[in-house]
Amino acid sequence: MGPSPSPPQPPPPLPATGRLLVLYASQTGNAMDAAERVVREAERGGCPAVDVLSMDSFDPSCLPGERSVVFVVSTTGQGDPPDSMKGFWRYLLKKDLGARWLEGLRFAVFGLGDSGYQKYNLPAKKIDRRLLQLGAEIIIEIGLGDDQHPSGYEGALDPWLLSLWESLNKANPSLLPRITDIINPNLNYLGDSKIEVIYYSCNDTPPDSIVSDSKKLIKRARLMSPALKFHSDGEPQYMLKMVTNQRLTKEDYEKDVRHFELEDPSSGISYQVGDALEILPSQNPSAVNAFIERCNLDPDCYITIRAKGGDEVPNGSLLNGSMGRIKLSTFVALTMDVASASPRRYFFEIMSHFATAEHEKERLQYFASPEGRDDLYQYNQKESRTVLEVSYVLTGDFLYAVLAIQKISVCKLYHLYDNRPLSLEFFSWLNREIWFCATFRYWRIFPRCTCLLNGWCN
Ligand SMILES: Cc1cc2nc3c(=O)[nH]c(=O)nc-3n(C[C@H](O)[C@H](O)[C@H](O)COP(=O)(O)O)c2cc1C
Repeated sequence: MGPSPSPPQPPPPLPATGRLLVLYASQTGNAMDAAERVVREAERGGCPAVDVLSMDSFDPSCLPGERSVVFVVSTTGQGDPPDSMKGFWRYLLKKDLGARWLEGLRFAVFGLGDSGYQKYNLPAKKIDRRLLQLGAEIIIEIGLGDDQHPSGYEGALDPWLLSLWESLNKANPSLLPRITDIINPNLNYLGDSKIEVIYYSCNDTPPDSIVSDSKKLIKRARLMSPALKFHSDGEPQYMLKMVTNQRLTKEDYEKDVRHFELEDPSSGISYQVGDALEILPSQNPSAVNAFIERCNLDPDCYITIRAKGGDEVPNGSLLNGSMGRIKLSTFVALTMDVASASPRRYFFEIMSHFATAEHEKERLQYFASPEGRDDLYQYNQKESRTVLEVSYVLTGDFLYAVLAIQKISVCKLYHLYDNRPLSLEFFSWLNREIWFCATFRYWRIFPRCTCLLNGWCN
């Protein structure tokens, strides 16, 4: 909608030789999660250099300089590639790229899709075919993750990854010197964290940490989130004013369907019917606070997140010194989906490290293992448990989560809290108004969690 946002700045190019590059294209976060798992396992296997990038952060003309690339690609719309793959895919289709353009490159593709759709995993199949046409050599057959599998896409990812590591190791044993650590992982070993979270007490907050401009606040939170830094543009393009919020269904009817009208006070917006509007809805503050308190933290305290070694995230941004502080509740509300999405499988693995009760540790390790995968999918995603809800099931103080927050890039344990796309229902000649309709659902979880949760769709 309107002028297209400038793409996130890619990190400086790394020397290609010897590294394993993982390129992903994700619409709602699953492919990113799968790509991060590829990286975690490669690191566990001792891979000397491994990098992960969203496809729109990688210059496709540099592809011939790579040696081993894993593509993780999801499907959206009716067999369409995710937005972040579109530019990359256009480049690969260029006619002047010859049949030897990618000679020397070895690749593997894992697709995420749903066999309930007619065009099942189409972008992954297309990229797999195109890379072959361009002279690249396949490491292993394409893997196809399917939402219809009893364990979701992970049902195919587990065996596919094992054969990927075996094939890579056969061709080049120095790439994975500790491959046995991948095949028989030691779940008691957590690995090194890449980021650290610094907490400041409420009395230790300089006045310049307090930002009242919502646009700046959103930008600050999203720039500080390690998982979002190359995923979105940070600052929203427009701040619209809500002029109508009208309930269309009767008060006593269970479905709360609402009509909204938004207005652009600056008249800078322009759109056409069929364009999509991305909205960043706010999370229920009581759910956010309940989650933080469950972690034994103070929602009003301030934090800074920085890469280990001192650089704040991302490097060289406006986030330095006290400017990089943000209220914990604001950070969680704007970056981590705690109240509507289910935690990642990795969340259970991390929690297992911090569980003190033996039976709980065992249960969490079982969920994180290939044997427990189907049960986890049933318990977690199929029953739509939220991060907050799971936090109440774990016994003790849920202090593990606090430790995990301090030790691990916490955002990767959860779904990102991100923009929701809406298609526009009405076109205003004035181009200043936007109308849309949404249905809301409200529910409570356990007696111990008294807050009302909500979700919505349009
Ligand atoms: C709106 C929407 C459209 C989808 N369309 C397709 C499709 O055409 N073909 C397919 O195989 N999967 C389709 N899927 C399934 C997704 O590819 C699958 O859920 C995947 O795990 C999403 O990964 P992501 O979160 O990385 O985008 C669709 C999912 C959604 C939500």
